[in-house]
Amino acid sequence: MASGGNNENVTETGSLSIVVLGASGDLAKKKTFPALFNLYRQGFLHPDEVCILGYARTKISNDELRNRIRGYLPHGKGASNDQAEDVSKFLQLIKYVSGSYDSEEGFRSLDKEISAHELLKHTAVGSSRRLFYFALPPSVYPSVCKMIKNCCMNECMIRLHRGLDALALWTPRGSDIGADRGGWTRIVVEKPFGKDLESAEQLSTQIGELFDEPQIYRIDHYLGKELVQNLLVLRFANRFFLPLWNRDNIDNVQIVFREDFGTEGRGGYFDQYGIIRDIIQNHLLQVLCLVAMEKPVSLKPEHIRDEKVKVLQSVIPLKDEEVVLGQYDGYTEDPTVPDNSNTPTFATMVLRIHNERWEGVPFILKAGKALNSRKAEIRVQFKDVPGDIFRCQKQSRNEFVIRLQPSEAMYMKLTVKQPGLEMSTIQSELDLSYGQRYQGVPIPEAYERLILDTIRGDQQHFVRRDELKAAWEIFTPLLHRIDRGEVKSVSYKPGSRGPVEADQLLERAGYVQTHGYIWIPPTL
Ligand SMILES: NC(=O)C1=CN([C@@H]2O[C@H](COP(=O)(O)OP(=O)(O)OC[C@H]3O[C@@H](n4cnc5c(N)ncnc54)[C@H](OP(=O)(O)O)[C@@H]3O)[C@@H](O)[C@H]2O)C=CC1
Ligand SMILES: O=C1O[C@H](COP(=O)(O)O)[C@@H](O)[C@H](O)[C@H]1O
Repeated sequence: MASGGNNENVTETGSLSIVVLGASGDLAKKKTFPALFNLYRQGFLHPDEVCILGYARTKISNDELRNRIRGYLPHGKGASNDQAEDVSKFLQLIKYVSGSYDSEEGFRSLDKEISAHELLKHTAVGSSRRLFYFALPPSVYPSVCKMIKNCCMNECMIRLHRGLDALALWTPRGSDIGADRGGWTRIVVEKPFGKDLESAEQLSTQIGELFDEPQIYRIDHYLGKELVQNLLVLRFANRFFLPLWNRDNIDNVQIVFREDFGTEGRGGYFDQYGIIRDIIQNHLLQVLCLVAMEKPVSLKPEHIRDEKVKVLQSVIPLKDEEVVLGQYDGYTEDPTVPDNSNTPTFATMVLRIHNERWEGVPFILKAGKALNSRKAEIRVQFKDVPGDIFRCQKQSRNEFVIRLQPSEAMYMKLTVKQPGLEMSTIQSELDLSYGQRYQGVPIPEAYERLILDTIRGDQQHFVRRDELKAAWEIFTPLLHRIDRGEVKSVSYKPGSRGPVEADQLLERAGYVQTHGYIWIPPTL
């Protein structure tokens, strides 16, 4: 099979074709094309090498696709002339091919476009690079994989066009012959990857029959966020944390995702999945792995992913009394959502990791839509200090908070002496707010970084098949019970903190809220 692997020793040059499948859709216009634009603007996509092809069923012209995308690129009011020029040049790299997802005709046309580009760029045999980004509903993944495998792998067409040696003529599509010359075919697949353990495994098997694991990039955009990428550095490059990061010192860990808007136009999709499949099973669980895993042997993708899998396999089954589900009032008013839907738009649950480091430490995962704020953070709460000698005020607990978004920051909540003549204590913080500390340093978008990784062949920040399986194993029993209506969602008001039962669960799990203190991101 073709190499998708990490070509550490190969300087990759030559044509690069990036195909966005589902180019007419929401993700493509909002995230994929803007990420490609940013890469282009920073010089990671060279105009003399790259072509970008949109593919979908919708019948539109090249210009119609370009105009759809244009509005999502930074070229409006306030953009400089240079930026506007960049936008125009970038859009000219994009072409559109229309076709279905299950017939060869469209994919043959696609292959023709890619091959023409490769020919134009005088691509050396074996060095063409083809990246297929699935901005598509997962239901069509298997047929699309089959079509790519049958019609669009790198290598063969170029050889035929050039009438190269006899070997070339019988080289099967997807053969390994180009691997040592930097050529490859890779696919990037979006979440949700399956709906439960069985469907995910079935999908993995279907795709696995066509592509090798090094060719498959299961994207989870939370792994591309700056502070998520910082987690391993923080944990393993700082002496501070090494002795503290365990059950002896940490009382509980919260990983929280909050959105201050509802399902907004995506109700039909969301209702089939719910908040656990949409956010917790993937984004929050990935973050949990990085918080809880042991130090990997090295930064090689396989070493990191080996450690993540061990964490997932150590999670013990969820207990009903440690799960709270919610649905915001008005959710079912969306015409695409059934009136009697039990789909949770909010969930808080306690995961427990049965290993030497974490036995007894609750990992509280919380995610909700239509809440009172938008943020994502990791909150590590330490145990009480033994033997409190500061009688004047009850000690609050130390917390280490990593704010993923908005306003990336990490801060340590700690107790200090209140400045002044009295010996009293007060909560304060050591604060590393990125906006202040790294002024003028742009933080890349998650998708931008991850797409660059796929081009470079680095799978460190992508989900491996066994990781995915272990993740589904944790949630599938609960999800099936929710689907059967055996576990109910309680209602909560849009714009609130979510169900009060969730706060009660947090308290039962051991979280102690610090009253009268709130961290305010510093302003410049
Ligand atoms: N939108 C987002 O914010 C996020 C999306 N994702 C994931 O990315 C993928 C794409 O998402 P998104 O762009 O929102 O999806 P869309 O619903 O916009 O679908 C993308 C394109 O796929 C085609 N399509 C839609 N439904 C079907 C169908 N039933 N059968 C065949 N083709 C269909 C349509 O193109 P056409 O009809 O022209 O062929 C559509 O333009 C999904 O897996 C989603 O879960 C992940 C994270 C965030
Ligand atoms: O994957 C998804 O993520 C978004 C939230 O992403 P963020 O980077 O803005 O935090 C969420 O709105 C969407 O429902 C979900 O599918």
